[in-house]
Amino acid sequence: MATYLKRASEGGTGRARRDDTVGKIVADVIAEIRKRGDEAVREYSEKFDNWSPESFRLSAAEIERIVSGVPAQVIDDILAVQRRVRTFAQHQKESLTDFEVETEPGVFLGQKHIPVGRAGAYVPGGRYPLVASAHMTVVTAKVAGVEHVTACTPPIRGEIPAATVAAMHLAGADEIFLLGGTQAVAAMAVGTETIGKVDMLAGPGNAYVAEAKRQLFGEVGIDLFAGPTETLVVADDEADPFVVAVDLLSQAEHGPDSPAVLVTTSRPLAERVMSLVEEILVEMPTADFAAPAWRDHGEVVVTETVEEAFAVADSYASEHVQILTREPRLALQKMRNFGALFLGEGTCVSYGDKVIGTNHTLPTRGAARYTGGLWVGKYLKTVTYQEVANRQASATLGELCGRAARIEQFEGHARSGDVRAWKYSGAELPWAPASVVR
Ligand SMILES: NC(=O)c1ccc[n+]([C@@H]2O[C@H](COP(=O)([O-])OP(=O)(O)OC[C@H]3O[C@@H](n4cnc5c(N)ncnc54)[C@H](O)[C@@H]3O)[C@@H](O)[C@H]2O)c1
Ligand SMILES: N[C@H](CO)Cc1c[nH]c[nH+]1
Ligand SMILES: [Zn+2]
Repeated sequence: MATYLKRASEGGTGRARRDDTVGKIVADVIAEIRKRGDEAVREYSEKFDNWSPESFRLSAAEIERIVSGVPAQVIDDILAVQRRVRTFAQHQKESLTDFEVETEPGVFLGQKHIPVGRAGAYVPGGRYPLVASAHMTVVTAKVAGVEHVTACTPPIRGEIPAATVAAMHLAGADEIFLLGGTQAVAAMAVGTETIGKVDMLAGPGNAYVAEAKRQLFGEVGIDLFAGPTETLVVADDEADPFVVAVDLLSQAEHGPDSPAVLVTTSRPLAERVMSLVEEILVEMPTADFAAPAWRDHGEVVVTETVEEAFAVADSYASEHVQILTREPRLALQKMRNFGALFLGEGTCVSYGDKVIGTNHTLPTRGAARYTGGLWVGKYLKTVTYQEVANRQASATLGELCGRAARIEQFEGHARSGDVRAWKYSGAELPWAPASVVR
């Protein structure tokens, strides 16, 4: 039986929550941008970000000037990470197979992957510059073969996030706009006079960004619901409580709405982690976010066995699940619901976030029950095609189609089959108009 040593505060679940006021604000912004285009984009950028430059779009010269001001070490590190992200994405792409099969003589069925034409890459950055999100969204789109990538990121307290702009540019973004939140997402989705409409939107963001993508889904494609960060650690009695505490807080620092959950088989470890968290928070520079996140959304659960710990972890369907147990790879067999798994003490969520090469845009708020994170496949449409190059095969299919369609009273569909059976094998065509030569 699982015992909770700490629960999220009232209404909390250890998962990021949906806030209805966010839904209303987002719906209003989308409606206004739909109606008034660029004028409304500018109004909301002024209102939410106090940002109203002459143009939101950076020219080639501005990009060059901004990138040239970024320290050489930062550029080298951006390139080093982008190489890793690109390598992993290329492997993912190779795992997708186009194929064509002859299922019966003369009947050819095929599958192929076509990249979307225009993608919008949202790179978050209201509170801090999420440089790494540029690699995750733009590099991945380009590996998928997307022709045009529009990248948007907000200013940070009125400043241009130079390293993020450099990362977007080096990743291959075709256009860069300094624009954030719902106004960026809505402008890319519906199109304005200056911001071209995209076919799909990708990238993580805060509750406003995630909600805007959710509301616009259908009109544009979206990668997934990737909202406020969540993390969960599964630990046994051999785990190092200091590492557990540090790793929980690494993700709680994203914002006061970022849950961090510990599921452990060891009560002494749980108690030690809880006291270490409090100690670390005293001097943590980002405690203004991490402390309320831990207080309001943190949970600590003690289970009797590791299997039970995996089952409890599965029920959260957390964005990140870190396994600090004797046999971390057991989680690969036992767990179903997670955005990404981090196996053993040698790695951590921060490696996934910043450097290792897997994509950090991951499902939140339970979306890990039905999807994984952003990857090349999200930018690709898996389409099928067919050809019947054998008249007899078409006639046989035509007869079957005629009967199958009439079960459902689809006379028009049935006739498409009838006409082939008639044309290719001389079947009767009682409904044919008199003007057709029989
Ligand atoms: N799930 C994932 O894969 C993943 C990955 C990285 C980051 N994240 C999340 O991204 C988020 C980044 O958040 P952020 O805020 O720094 O940047 P952001 O770019 O997501 O959002 C900033 C924008 O939010 C809008 N905004 C802020 N307050 C508003 C208000 N009251 N009303 C309307 N609009 C408002 C502003 O327009 C601003 O430009 C964090 O929550 C983090 O956890 C998630
Ligand atoms: N943990 C975030 C995903 O929820 C990704 C990230 C980028 N930088 C820091 N963190
Ligand atoms: Zn993070």
